[in-house]
Amino acid sequence: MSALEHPGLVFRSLDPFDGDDALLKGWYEATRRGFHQTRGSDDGLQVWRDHIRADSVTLRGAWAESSEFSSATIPVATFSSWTSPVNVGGGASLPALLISDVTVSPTHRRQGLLRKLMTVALADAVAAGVPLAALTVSEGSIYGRFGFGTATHLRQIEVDVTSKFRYRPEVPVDDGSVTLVEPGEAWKTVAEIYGTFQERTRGSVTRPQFYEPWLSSAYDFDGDSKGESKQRAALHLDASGTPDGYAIYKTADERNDSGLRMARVIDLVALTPAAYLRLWRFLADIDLVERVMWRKAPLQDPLYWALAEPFAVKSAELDDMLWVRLLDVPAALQARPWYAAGEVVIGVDDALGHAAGAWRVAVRDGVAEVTPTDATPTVELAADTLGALYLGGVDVRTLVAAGRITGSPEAIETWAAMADGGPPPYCITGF
Ligand SMILES: CC(=O)SCCNC(=O)CCNC(=O)[C@H](O)C(C)(C)COP(=O)(O)OP(=O)(O)OC[C@H]1O[C@@H](n2cnc3c(N)ncnc32)[C@H](O)[C@@H]1OP(=O)(O)O
Repeated sequence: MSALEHPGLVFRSLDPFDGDDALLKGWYEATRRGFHQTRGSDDGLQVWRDHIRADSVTLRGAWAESSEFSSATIPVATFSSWTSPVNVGGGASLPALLISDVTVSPTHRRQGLLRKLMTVALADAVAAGVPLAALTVSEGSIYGRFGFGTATHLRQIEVDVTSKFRYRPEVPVDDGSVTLVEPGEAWKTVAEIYGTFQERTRGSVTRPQFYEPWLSSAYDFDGDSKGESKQRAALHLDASGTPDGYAIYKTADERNDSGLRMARVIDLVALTPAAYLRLWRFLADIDLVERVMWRKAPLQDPLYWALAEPFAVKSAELDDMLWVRLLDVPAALQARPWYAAGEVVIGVDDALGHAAGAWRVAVRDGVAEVTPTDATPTVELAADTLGALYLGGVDVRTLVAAGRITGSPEAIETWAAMADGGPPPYCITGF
């Protein structure tokens, strides 16, 4: 049986522009069903169409061959992907296959449909010369077997913004200002600020088109209707009046588990530390709000260190964010930054083959040269562990301690000195 064959099913790829309309609508419905959402509205369908067209999304699916007792249009499996830049550190970006909307109907689960769709999508990306793949996950146990490792994390925080919220005396007073703008009017500025953040931030992903209807409040993704009415937008302007940060947040009807009145940050990007702390000052200054919740705070958060009472920041949860998989080991490793000169032969175990083999990694002046070799590896790891290491979100010693990297002590020491360093990766873009 070839890669995309399964008894009783037909596999298709749908063209976002010219695909059969009923099948496109059915594909969209399958994802809504798979993620336990309501049936989709026409407005939601249009928003999705705009995204798949703007981002040139490949839509794969498997439909029942006979529709006598099953849907002719709603597939039993869906898988979407598109190619977009990921910042890999040191000012470099690489194209990555971004994978989303993976669903398999309960009637066909654990029959290998995800495996088939994933295998074909990754092989196509390799054939097209795409060096990385990335996704965000619903469960942590699914994608390691396909070579994906957890490469970036986020912290969920809840901040006490009552009288506890005070900056330490040495925190400089911001000479910029904050202004409230309607989200639709703020969108162009928001997109520009995010674009700069994306260029500067290791681990950040270029946003798909659906961030526009979401953050501009044109469409309510939770309510599946036109016009999100609760979101507010604040821009930070530097001393010269140039926007360099924003916060998009909600206050209406928001309460935390203890019933305290809450603001929920939807998206917050600041290009300078001053803008970051000033936007937090602004959020803390919203009257009738006792707590501010944000799911996407950085692991190393200046807010905690700037507060006179750092315990005003409660970290509820550490969340995984971006999972990364190397498809072209030399291209991927040569693009990222390195932190010490040295040479190591790594052996990568990859069931799908794309990263498998022995690779000589030689670093000079912060740049790696990576070549396949017949030499015996002195450091061994699996493809998902290489993915986890790739953006610097975890260090070599931690993965050695976890039993996921083995090798001679000297080679591991050299590999750690070469690989570990630089700013922690930070990705706030789900897809
Ligand atoms: C990028 C994203 O879209 S993340 C969202 C993923 N989707 C969801 O969570 C929606 C609900 N879940 C589903 O639709 C399905 O259960 C899926 C897509 C997760 C899995 O689809 P299936 O077709 O059942 O997976 P498939 O049969 O190909 O399994 C492939 C391998 O993954 C394993 N696997 C599949 N699902 C899970 C799981 N939830 N937990 C652990 N292992 C899993 C299988 O055991 C199998 O292992 P093996 O081949 O090494 O023996």
